[in-house]
Amino acid sequence: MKRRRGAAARGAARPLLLLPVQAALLIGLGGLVTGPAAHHWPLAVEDRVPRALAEYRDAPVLITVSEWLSALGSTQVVVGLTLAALLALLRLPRVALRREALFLGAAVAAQSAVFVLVTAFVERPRPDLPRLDAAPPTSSFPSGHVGASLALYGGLAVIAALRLRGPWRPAVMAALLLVPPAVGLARVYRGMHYPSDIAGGLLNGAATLLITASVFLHGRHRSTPRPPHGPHLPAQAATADARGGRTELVVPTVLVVRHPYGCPDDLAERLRAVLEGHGHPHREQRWIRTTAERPAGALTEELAARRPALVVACGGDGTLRACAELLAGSGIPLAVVPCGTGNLLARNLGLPLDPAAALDASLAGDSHLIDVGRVRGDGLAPTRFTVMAGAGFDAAMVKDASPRLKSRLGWAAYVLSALRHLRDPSVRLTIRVDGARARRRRARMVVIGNVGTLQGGLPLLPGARPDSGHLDVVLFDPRGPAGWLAAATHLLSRLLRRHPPLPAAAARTEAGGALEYFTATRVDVRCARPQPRELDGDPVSDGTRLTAWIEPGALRVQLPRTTAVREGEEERHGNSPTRTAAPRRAR
Ligand SMILES: Nc1ncnc2c1ncn2[C@@H]1O[C@H](COP(=O)(O)OP(=O)(O)OP(=O)(O)O)[C@@H](O)[C@H]1O
Repeated sequence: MKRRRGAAARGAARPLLLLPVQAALLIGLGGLVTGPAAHHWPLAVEDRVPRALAEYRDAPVLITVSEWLSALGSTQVVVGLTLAALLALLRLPRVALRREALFLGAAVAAQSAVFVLVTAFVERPRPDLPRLDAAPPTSSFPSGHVGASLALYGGLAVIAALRLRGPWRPAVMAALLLVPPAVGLARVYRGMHYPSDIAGGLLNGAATLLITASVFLHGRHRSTPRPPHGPHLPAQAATADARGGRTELVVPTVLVVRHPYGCPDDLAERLRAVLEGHGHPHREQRWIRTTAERPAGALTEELAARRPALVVACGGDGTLRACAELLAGSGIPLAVVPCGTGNLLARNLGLPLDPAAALDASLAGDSHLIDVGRVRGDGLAPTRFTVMAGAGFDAAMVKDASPRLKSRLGWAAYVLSALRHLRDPSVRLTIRVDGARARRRRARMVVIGNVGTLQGGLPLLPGARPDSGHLDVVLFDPRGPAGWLAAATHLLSRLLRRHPPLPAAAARTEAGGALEYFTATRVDVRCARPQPRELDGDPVSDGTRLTAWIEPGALRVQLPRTTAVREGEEERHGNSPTRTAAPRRAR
């Protein structure tokens, strides 16, 4: 496996061999510009341009503006901004931005290496007129300022094109792409370069961007990623189909993760047929079974071997969580097939609850980016969740729901279990929201949600949406029968009257204090004594701490044309101006 990955990495890095070719071409061009072509049009007359621009040096504002623009391409600014951008890209809570950081760092470094090499061979004097900057000892051809600024600002524009959504994207890209030509103009104005030097710098920057993007970004952002075809297939990724004497290489493009109890053989057959109906023939499907120890089966190994066009998860929220853990940040779309007891993610995404219908509708729809929560705590390594993380009453209920009753009664088994825990005592805790001061509270349960609706449409977290960019938190502390009644009445009235989603707010209480809500991008809960804890309906070890944070838009899911996410989009554009995060429709 390691050898295969090493070979794949070497293959992907092969375009870097073009960098010496790029340097050789630029040296050749430099020789042409300073040699045979120097006395021919347009090079023979291009010194008129800096001379003409120099006529306008009596305007102090132009001198200042050109100085600022020129500084944008200077070594100090380019190095400083590149380091700052790398830091930001690496610290953003999406693992996939590491590739973008590698791309940007490599583009700036490679451009500068090629530039240094070229200027060691090419010697072109600067324009013969008074200059506004001290002339560096390097050749006038090509412009280092322009090459460096195209590598940096052009690289950032590429990242913006891949990562930004909404109306800002073209504006940000245009602003970034305008910088290198503006730097070029400033350099000519200041008497530092001829126009052909600027063209050389642009060529150097553009070629470096093309090469580094093909190494570091290729294949990461296609809307329907395809596995590799042809003779470069890793041997193990291909299976031979020797029908009719022909040997044909076949790569599974769809990985189907199946919980064998939630998705038994007859249902698997129906799902297979749905996939075939959507253009994924049997031979392109690879089915993986989950086990108690490996809730995503061999998905890790399969993803390491090849990049599928789609992953289909057939199971409950636990199976989905295990798949989301591996797919977050990858851009690979996940189709959610509800085959569990609670199926809360499917419910909250507005999917049909019949597994075959959900798969059919999802495959006919589009892919969208949704948020994923991440949580850690004492005895709990950082883990992603798509629905909710909780401690206290809900976790005790999940923990004690008998598997036998679950298989017989479905989610009613959770209700029976809940009744047993109604009298569980509350716990003292502190909650810290987005780094603010810790607040002391008592609660029977704390739930941190990426989505907020429970079985039967009960809106536990009425403001939660899977693409809001934040987590919604509720502390549940009904005091006595009156408190329970107030809480139940409040939730039921929300359910029956279908209130519009609540605006994001730092904190608010409802039902006489029985429910306290927060929104946060990061929340830290510490309980005075160990509590049962759960993630997406699966019990995890008891403990005192839960620290959760949001990974906005980290998971690409395949959704039907009309879903909770799409409806929210309409709502936001219509009568719900309070929301801020736009649903991210994947391209
Ligand atoms: N083959 C298997 N045998 C026994 N347990 C399994 C197997 N595969 C997965 N599991 C366990 O099942 C759990 C995940 O179940 P999942 O959440 O998908 O279904 P569920 O519990 O019926 O649904 P829900 O979470 O909606 O109630 C994981 O804890 C995993 O360890």
